[in-house]
Amino acid sequence: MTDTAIVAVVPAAGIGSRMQADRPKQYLTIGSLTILEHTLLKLAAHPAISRVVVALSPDDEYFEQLALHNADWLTKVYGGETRADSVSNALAQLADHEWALVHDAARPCVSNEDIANLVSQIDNPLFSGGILATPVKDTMKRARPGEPALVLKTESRDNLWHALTPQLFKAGQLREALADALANGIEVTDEASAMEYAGVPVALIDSNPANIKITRPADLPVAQFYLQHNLR
Ligand SMILES: Nc1ccn([C@@H]2O[C@H](COP(=O)(O)OP(=O)(O)OP(=O)(O)O)[C@@H](O)[C@H]2O)c(=O)n1
Ligand SMILES: C[C@](O)(CO)[C@H](O)COP(=O)(O)O
Repeated sequence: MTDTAIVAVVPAAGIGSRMQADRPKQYLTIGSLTILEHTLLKLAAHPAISRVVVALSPDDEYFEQLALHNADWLTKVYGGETRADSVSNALAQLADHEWALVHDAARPCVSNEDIANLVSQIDNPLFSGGILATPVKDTMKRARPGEPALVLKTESRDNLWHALTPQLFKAGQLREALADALANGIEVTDEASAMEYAGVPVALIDSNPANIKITRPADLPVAQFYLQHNLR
């Protein structure tokens, strides 16, 4: 296993509008911990990860109440208007040579095994970066614009994957790629989008679909099941 410096970068500055809760979704609790605590503690406990940088909203009024808020392994930065801005702000805390393992705060169910599998790719000299992902299982439909939603066409699901997180790239390369993509108006909904725009090969690492992104209310009981049954 590599002894290269790997720093977890956690964008946690969102408002969770799709969750329609009384607080940003990362501060909803599952069991005895908030979603953010589940995620940060899992990353901090992973032997491959040296430290964690978390991007918080400037308006965040919850983080300081968490027991881990002043942990010595944790660096806090302000997030930005978009997820990509939050990641870029956090990357300022990393040296170019360090590997950035970017992981959504909203994905607490990621398994240690999948993290280890992604990180182990660093030992391959041909590896330039990669993401946890899972092949699409359902038939995929493209809708016509407007309401009611009507099928425009069925998209081929051949070689179609769900991109998950963590996403692992050299911090210097990712910093440059994000700046370049954003400067050119490229839609960046994940780090891989920027690296693809930069022409960097991105490995798809097949991983457990239990690594859901908690987004809507129906996701909470599913995440609770996975976390409480330690399913991976
Ligand atoms: N400006 C932003 C927007 C999102 N995020 C983070 O990026 C992750 C994935 O984003 P998403 O699931 O879309 O979270 P929200 O943006 O909070 O959700 P919504 O789109 O429903 O408002 C989350 O951990 C969120 O906190 C962030 O750090 N900074
Ligand atoms: C990064 C991500 O989780 C990969 O699927 C996803 O793109 C985040 O999207 P969001 O709209 O910011 O939740």
